[in-house]
Amino acid sequence: MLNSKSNKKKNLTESTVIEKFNGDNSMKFEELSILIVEDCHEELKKYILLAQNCGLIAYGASTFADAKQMLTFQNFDFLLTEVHLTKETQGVYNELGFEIIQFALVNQPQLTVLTMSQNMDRAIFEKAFALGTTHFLRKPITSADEIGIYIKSAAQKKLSLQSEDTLEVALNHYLNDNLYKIYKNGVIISSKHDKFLSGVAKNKKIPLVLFGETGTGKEEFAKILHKKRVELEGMIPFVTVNCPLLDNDLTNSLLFGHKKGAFTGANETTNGYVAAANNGILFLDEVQSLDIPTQRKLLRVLNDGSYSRVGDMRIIHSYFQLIVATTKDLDEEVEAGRMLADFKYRISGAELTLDPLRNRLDDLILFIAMFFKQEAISIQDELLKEIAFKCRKCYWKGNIRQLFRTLQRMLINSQLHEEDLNIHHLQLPNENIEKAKENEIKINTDSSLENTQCEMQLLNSLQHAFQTDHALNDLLDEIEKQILINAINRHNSIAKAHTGLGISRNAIDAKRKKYKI
Ligand SMILES: Nc1ncnc2c1ncn2[C@@H]1O[C@H](COP(=O)(O)OP(=O)(O)OP(=O)(O)O)[C@@H](O)[C@H]1O
Repeated sequence: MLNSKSNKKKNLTESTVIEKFNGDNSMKFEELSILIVEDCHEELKKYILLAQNCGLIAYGASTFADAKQMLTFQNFDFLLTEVHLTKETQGVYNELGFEIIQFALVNQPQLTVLTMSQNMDRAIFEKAFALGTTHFLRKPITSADEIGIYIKSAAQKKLSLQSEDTLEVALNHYLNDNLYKIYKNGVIISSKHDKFLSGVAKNKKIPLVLFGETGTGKEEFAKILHKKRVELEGMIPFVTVNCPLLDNDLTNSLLFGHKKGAFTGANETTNGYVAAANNGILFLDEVQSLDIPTQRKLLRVLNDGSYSRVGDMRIIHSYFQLIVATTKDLDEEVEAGRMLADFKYRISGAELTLDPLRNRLDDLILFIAMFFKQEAISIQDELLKEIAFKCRKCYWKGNIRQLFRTLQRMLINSQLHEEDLNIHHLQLPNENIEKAKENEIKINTDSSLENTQCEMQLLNSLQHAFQTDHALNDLLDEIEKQILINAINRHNSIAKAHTGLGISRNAIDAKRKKYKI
């Protein structure tokens, strides 16, 4: 999945069916472009003209394949797609619009997506918003105003987000001076973390490891590091690799490229992600999912930049800054034999752990305010506070991503009921923070039971030592063993235990081996 815009070709191929209409450019949305996907030719033409009336530069695609091709070769500001498109080969209707949205947002994350359908079924509505749609249009669209209003609203949203200052002013009263930095795409980051990333941007040889639960913003942080490097050096590539999605058979070829003819179906020589990241950033998301042979191959390129394409003996080079993100404790991955110790050592560098949302409930109001700002919806302070208050009760397993989806659903509820937004439209995920805490306490109680047993054992050993003769080394070993077991139980993590005890990873590993812990 290449996110590097510089890799996008600007020219459309001859075979791509497109209809380009020049907008009159007199309105403020000039320069903004839209791709409209609709399989009925008549309707497509109508919508293109309506978009053109809004001053947009409009393109049309009438098939799934054309839409994908256009999204691959050209950047757009907006996408308006029908949900139900005829499948080219079988001639049946399918929810291909959703696939187009997914494809579009992977290739062009900056895109604003609008969806249209005759069917306002709740499931379709929700799915469209969950995938990233900002507006849903009910078909048939009969007047220019109807389409214009939505496109203008989306365009205004986009334009309002293009000013970092406006955002900062709007949210100022929720922010203490200089405690947070807000980026124009809505990403909120503490000034401390922002400075940390600025430091990493200046030291581009240092890898960055981002720890955190799902949805805490690891990918957003990686993108900020890229942005900071672009500010320092000009445009550089940013290549995201979603490691769990690497297909086993094709992993090598996707990462390192292949030579034409290297295997059946290798019709062209390809470069791969590693080459695409040259002089820029390679972001390995969920790095713990890489299998051992791939880790071994990556080790070499991480060591000295050298590697070979599949089916090619020649050594080529790529130099990039590595960012990895993970939800796991990498020491434990090494421990379990799922990660090579050398690989872990090689990818370690600057480290940042992103807190789960439940541990930063005071920031909720900031994220909620930002969400509505991005949606270009102004809500009363009172409602904002009510939402934040209610949200404090939730555990937020999916963190900021889940919070935003919940707020999106709140908007959908108000639209479905055709009511002004109010607190009753907010439906929290069914996970209560109190229950989750009870659970945590239960887990802690389990481990404290084990620790009580440890303490008893320790006291027994000491009593023995005072009452009878024993070899001193044996007694000290017994005491050390109990202390180690206690620390590992208490932290529920070997990495944290060795840090807590002030000894190295190697030292704790040696002692665990010795005492068979
Ligand atoms: N600091 C932030 N400010 C604003 N929005 C954020 C922030 N962090 C995360 N988000 C929102 O949450 C969504 C998920 O964030 P992101 O994909 O970066 O999380 P992640 O930790 O990489 O998750 P995963 O481990 O599942 O890949 C983002 O698309 C964004 O909408």
